Amino acid sequence: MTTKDPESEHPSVTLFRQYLRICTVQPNPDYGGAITFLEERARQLGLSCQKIEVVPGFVITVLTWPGTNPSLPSILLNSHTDVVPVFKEHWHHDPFEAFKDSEGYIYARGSQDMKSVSIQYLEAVRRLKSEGHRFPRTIHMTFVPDEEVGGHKGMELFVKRPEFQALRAGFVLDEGLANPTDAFTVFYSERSPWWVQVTSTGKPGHASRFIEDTAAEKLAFEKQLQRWCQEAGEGVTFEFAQKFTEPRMTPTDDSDPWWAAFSGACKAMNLTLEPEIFPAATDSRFIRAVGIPALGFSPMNRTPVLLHDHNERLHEDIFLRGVDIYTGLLSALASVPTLPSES
Ligand code: MET
Ligand SMILES: [Zn+2]
Ligand SMILES: [Zn+2]
Repeated sequence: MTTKDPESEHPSVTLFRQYLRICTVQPNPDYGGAITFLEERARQLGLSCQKIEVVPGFVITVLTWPGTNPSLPSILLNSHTDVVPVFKEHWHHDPFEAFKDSEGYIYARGSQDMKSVSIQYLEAVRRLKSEGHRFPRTIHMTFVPDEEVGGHKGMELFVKRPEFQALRAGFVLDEGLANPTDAFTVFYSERSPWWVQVTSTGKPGHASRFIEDTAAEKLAFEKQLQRWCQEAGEGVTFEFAQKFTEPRMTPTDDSDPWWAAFSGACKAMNLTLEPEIFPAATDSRFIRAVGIPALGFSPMNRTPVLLHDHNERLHEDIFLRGVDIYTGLLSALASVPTLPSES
């Protein structure tokens, strides 16, 4: 349903645009604004709302819809609340106004990465609840800070907290990427980020170019860095700003009950899935590293990949279709019967 008349705009789209207007842009995100918005959603939906401060000023907000069998591990829907900076001069519209053009494209920082997904989760739960559904498994929605700068004050700490253990997550959905074709991409693993800061003191010299050697083992790469710094002489050091060493893969074979539920629900909705390894890094790496299967999925087909780009935008019809898709996915995932490993 494309709505050109603002008065007839779908309420889920209106809510999405309201959330986009909260300026949670790095490096100084308005996290307070996002939390207030989420608390109001919890109130409207009749969901409990927990706030866990992992570092002063860095709060994880958790909205919970209890299942009929609370002894079963839960479904966790994760999204981050922060967004990356903008170069306003390259935008056709203010990136924090959530301008909608006459065709239905919503321009905003976070429209793909990943405020769309946050609102789709909330709206799918709202719809399922209002239709009177109940599912065996509890559904938690976590809204986390700090993802765009590495997650060190967000998910990385949260997975180590007792409050995270208490959620008893059995399966997690997190962010993916748009796909320009008719298909939807789903991510079952990701690259391990290694961010290196090299400090060279002394007389200024010429910068070295990074040599790309994809065949290199990670350990070999670290030794190479050490050698380069040694060869460069006294006073040259390097430090990892980010070094992830525990990559994991979430199973994507039909014998896995979570994959069977996820892919089965997609098939029932006639969606074509393309499983891939995420080309960057998301908070899913912390979740997989503590042994919980996670899939990265942002339901945006027929959409150019514009995360972190100028003029990031999403069509309202694609956004609304995403709400439908999550209603199907949540119904299936929250109904997965007790697994052998859970009994
Ligand atoms: C290594 S932290 C990842 C930050 C962000 N998700 C990116 O891929 O750019
Ligand atoms: Zn993201
Ligand atoms: Zn991002």
